Amino acid sequence: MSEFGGFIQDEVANDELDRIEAAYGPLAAAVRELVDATIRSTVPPEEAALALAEVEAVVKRLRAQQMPGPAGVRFNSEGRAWNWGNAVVGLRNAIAPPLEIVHVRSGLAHANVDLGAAYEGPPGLVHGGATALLLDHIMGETAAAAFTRVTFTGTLTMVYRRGTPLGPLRLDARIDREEGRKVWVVASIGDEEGPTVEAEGIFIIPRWAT
Ligand SMILES: CCCCCCCCCCCC(=O)SCCNC(=O)CCNC(=O)[C@H](O)C(C)(C)COP(=O)(O)OP(=O)(O)OC[C@H]1O[C@@H](n2cnc3c(N)ncnc32)[C@H](O)[C@@H]1OP(=O)(O)O
Repeated sequence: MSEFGGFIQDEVANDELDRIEAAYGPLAAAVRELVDATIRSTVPPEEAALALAEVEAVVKRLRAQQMPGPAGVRFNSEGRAWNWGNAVVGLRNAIAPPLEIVHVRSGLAHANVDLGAAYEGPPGLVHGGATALLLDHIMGETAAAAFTRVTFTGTLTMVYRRGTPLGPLRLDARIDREEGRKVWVVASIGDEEGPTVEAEGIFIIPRWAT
């Protein structure tokens, strides 16, 4: 294994990655269900205590073999990249919705997502930090121009026009302009009635990546 600016070259073959993803993807999806079930359960405390013992047993099983730190962003020489732990798109991260981003072309992307009880801020509405998180990520991927370059968020501005309801939502992002190592991206998240949050960000191609 070797590392470039935190990106790890890891020669796991594609068919092995498929096998791992086929097992861990559904596991993460089940943990997402667990999160939602924990928030919304109305079973008596005695029943919750039994569930706790079962969850602790599962944690113990998974802790039997662990990587030393976070999952990182990895790639192999077969041209595949994976970032299973990413907070927004990570296949193995139950905290991630996960967002499935469609890159229509370089610099233009959208995504549909359904946010449930785990993303609540004000009653019935998505937490403002959660909308910012999702927007930051889709904007970052958009700035990266179909993964041909590395970009980091420099400045992010959010305008919250109205509350974002929990439920089905759509995100849109596009590159507005570029100047040297700076890429301006505009984006929004919203429901069927239109945008609820609009964002503008300056994404920087770091000096070390040029
Ligand atoms: C499967 C694979 C998936 C991989 C894809 C994953 C996508 C992830 C998407 C999520 C995005 C994130 O959350 S990224 C994580 C959050 N962001 C960070 O942690 C960034 C922390 N900050 C930094 O690392 C650094 O400060 C940088 C990279 C932003 C800039 O450092 P630098 O490269 O040394 O920049 P520097 O030479 O000083 O400046 C270059 C130009 O940018 C301007 N500039 C510098 N900083 C800023 C700034 N914060 N806001 C605005 N503009 C700035 C300067 O004025 C200058 O303009 P001029 O003089 O040229 O006009």
